[in-house]
Amino acid sequence: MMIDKRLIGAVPDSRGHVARNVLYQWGGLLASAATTFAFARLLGGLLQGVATGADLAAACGVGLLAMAVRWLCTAMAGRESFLASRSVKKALRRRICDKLLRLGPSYAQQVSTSEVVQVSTSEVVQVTTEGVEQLETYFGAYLPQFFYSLLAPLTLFVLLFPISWKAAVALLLCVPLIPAAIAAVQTVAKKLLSRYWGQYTALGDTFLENLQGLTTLKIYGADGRKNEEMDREAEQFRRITMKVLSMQLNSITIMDLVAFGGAALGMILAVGELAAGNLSFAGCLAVILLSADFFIPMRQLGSFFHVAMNGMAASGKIFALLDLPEDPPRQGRLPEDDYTVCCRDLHFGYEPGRPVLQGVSLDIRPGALTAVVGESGCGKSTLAALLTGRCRGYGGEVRIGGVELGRLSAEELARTVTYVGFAGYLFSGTVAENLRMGCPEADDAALWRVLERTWMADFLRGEQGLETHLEPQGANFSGGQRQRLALARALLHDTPIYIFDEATSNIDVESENDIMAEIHALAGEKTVLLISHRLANVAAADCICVLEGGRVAGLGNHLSLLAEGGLYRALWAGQQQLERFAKGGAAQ
Ligand SMILES: Nc1ncnc2c1ncn2[C@@H]1O[C@H](COP(=O)(O)OP(=O)(O)OP(=O)(O)O)[C@@H](O)[C@H]1O
Repeated sequence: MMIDKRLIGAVPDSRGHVARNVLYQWGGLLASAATTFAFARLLGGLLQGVATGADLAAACGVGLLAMAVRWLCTAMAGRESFLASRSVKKALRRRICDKLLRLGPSYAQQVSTSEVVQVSTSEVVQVTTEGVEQLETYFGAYLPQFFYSLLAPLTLFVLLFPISWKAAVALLLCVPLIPAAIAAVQTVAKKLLSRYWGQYTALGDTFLENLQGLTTLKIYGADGRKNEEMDREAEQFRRITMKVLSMQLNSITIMDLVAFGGAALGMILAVGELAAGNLSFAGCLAVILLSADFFIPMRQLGSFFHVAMNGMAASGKIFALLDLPEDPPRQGRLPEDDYTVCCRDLHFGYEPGRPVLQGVSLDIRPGALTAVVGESGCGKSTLAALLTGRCRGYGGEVRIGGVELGRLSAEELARTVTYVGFAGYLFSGTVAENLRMGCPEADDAALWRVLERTWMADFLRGEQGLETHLEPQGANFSGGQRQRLALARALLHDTPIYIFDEATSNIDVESENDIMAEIHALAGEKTVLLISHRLANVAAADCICVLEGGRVAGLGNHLSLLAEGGLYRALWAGQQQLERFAKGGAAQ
């Protein structure tokens, strides 16, 4: 019961700490028993008028020594408990992090689509932080207490048996009633705690999401509604928390009744023996003083039990995450000189029965600019996600330099492909720190070179140069400046393949033109895929792939596609009209 072999096996270091913790607690128990016997003997002697000064000195000596031993044992047990907690946190967090790294860039796809676990990405954060914290009690307090609560009554039984076997047997027989009460509660507790934990993480999810989207909620005046929804969720959580607490309190009351009832039974039996003249006063006193100790460890176990159960519920999520299937090691090596990307009959869907890409065939060649266009939702970003390894599990072929993409490890892919999305993430820190994420060994001159190429150098010279401070997500920079910096970082990364996915959407025209010019220049030396909804940006591309509903609806250059008619011409005509209209509006 409540001894999870897998959990213990997951932190092998903890076994030694738990064993030593039990040993120290046991040492403390022996010390208290020694004090009890010494003073019971002294009091017995005093009552009979046979106690001498030497008896008093001996009892005091034993008492003082036992106190010192007990203090030492308690301190050492506390230390072992701390060490066990520390090794648990370290080992489990390391295992979770390693697992996430092994899952690679497609980790988000895997955790959200797995059928066995339904762990959202923010739940992963909760499980890794608070879930592991909860397990700290399991290893630091519950496990040692579990073994100690078995050892302590047996030890006391052995000590009291020669004094009063009746009382000793009665006390020992009553002890298992406490775990029996715990087991009865456990069936209810397990379900309740799993619901409690589910609601707790769901509330955490909602809270985080609403906090992140607070600006949007304020803009649309939807914060009040969300607030009410969160209130409802919080109320549900409060209710289940109360249920858990009352279940815990009730079970504690039951355990107390068993513990005090059992101790009282032992005491009554001892007093009966004394009255019948079968037991000395000292013996009776020893039984009375030690009878509570039979139950205290088990009773203490009962209090840790609920926290440990909480940890066990969290461990379910942790193991579900650790059990996510991993791809076999990928050992494909790319040839040094061929970075052509070939897609053949590529199929992919996020959910079964809902295909997103349906037989896409496309070559993305080095030294030329290839563009993918199409209406919103046609699958452009999905294609980019597949090429960068963020989505796995496609049908058909994707080859880079003749090597199947599925054979490439996440590291190899990261060394080969750089992805620039519509909002490259900038971290709080300096410009130099952010840029060096692309190439840690780049010197200042190299940083300035890419900043020149992305037209950021002049602006930064007016600030603090490479030491200019960035707020989280680059909040103190304009959208255009953020994208230029993201592009500069991507250029520093210097990979043979680049994918730009709407890299210039939502920024000013000047920044858009500068970034587009750089992308076109880059296409002369690298393999570049440009995804853009704005056809004016791709008109000069060497090859344009038009996607429609996940299928290739046209392939060629701007002029040939216009001549062909079809979707491309319709999109082009629509956008030209809109741009003329916008210019006309601006001129008025
Ligand atoms: N993570 C996801 N889970 C489930 N479905 C998704 C996911 N991402 C995209 N889709 C679906 O896949 C389809 C293609 O989306 P995708 O983002 O590739 O389109 P897109 O052409 O890039 O659109 P846009 O131009 O608007 O960015 C859409 O129907 C979308 O709903």
